Amino acid sequence: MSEHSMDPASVAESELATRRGTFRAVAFRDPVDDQEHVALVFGEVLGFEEVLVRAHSECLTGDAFGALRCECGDQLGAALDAIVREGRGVLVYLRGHEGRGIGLVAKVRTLALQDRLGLDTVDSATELGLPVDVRDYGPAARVLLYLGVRSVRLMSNNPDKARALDEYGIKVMGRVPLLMPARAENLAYLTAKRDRLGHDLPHLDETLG
Ligand SMILES: Nc1nc2c(ncn2[C@@H]2O[C@H](COP(=O)(O)OP(=O)(O)OP(=O)(O)O)[C@@H](O)[C@H]2O)c(=O)[nH]1
Repeated sequence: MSEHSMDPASVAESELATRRGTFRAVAFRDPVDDQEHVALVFGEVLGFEEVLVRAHSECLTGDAFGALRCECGDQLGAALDAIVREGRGVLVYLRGHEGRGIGLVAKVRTLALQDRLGLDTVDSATELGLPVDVRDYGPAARVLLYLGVRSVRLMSNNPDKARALDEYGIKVMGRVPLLMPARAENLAYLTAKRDRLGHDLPHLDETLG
């Protein structure tokens, strides 16, 4: 076992029947960030190439409560649907990524500032002296390698995410767009992601020109 590979003693697995189908839930404590994460595995993935994968950053407000100001909740559902349609794939749900790594309280502070001062998702963090993105994709890479997945098609609009996984030894053979329809409530968020964070969101061009 290399210094940063997963220790089987920190992993627990069970079947998880969901309304979409039955996944294998692989919960693990990452040896580096010491956080608990989970990989939802659908179908056989061990040794397969170009497995359909989503590395999903925790967003309690969007994922659990259906908040509309970001598209996180819609992306979570769409990624799981795509994996089930494909018949195989992995969704890694990354804890500690809340607010792009600043945490829930700080994220909610940025949301309040966006509402109060009209700042976007980037400037609201900077205004508070917080980093814009401090996510580490090491835990996603480590659990994928543990599952025997070395090459993936990554469902993401974020080129940095693909590069980060690649640097951790996961071959990203392609990026699969995960484009959610823009809504009035998330238009500002999506626009800032396109214009300031370099996300590929071509469908916005039709909406925004
Ligand atoms: N700091 C901050 N974080 C936010 C805000 N809205 C959503 N988030 C967090 O952003 C993270 C998701 O990152 P995004 O930038 O939306 O998208 P991404 O994961 O980089 O890219 P995709 O793979 O295409 O989804 C989640 O952890 C959310 O909690 C916000 O206004 N401020």
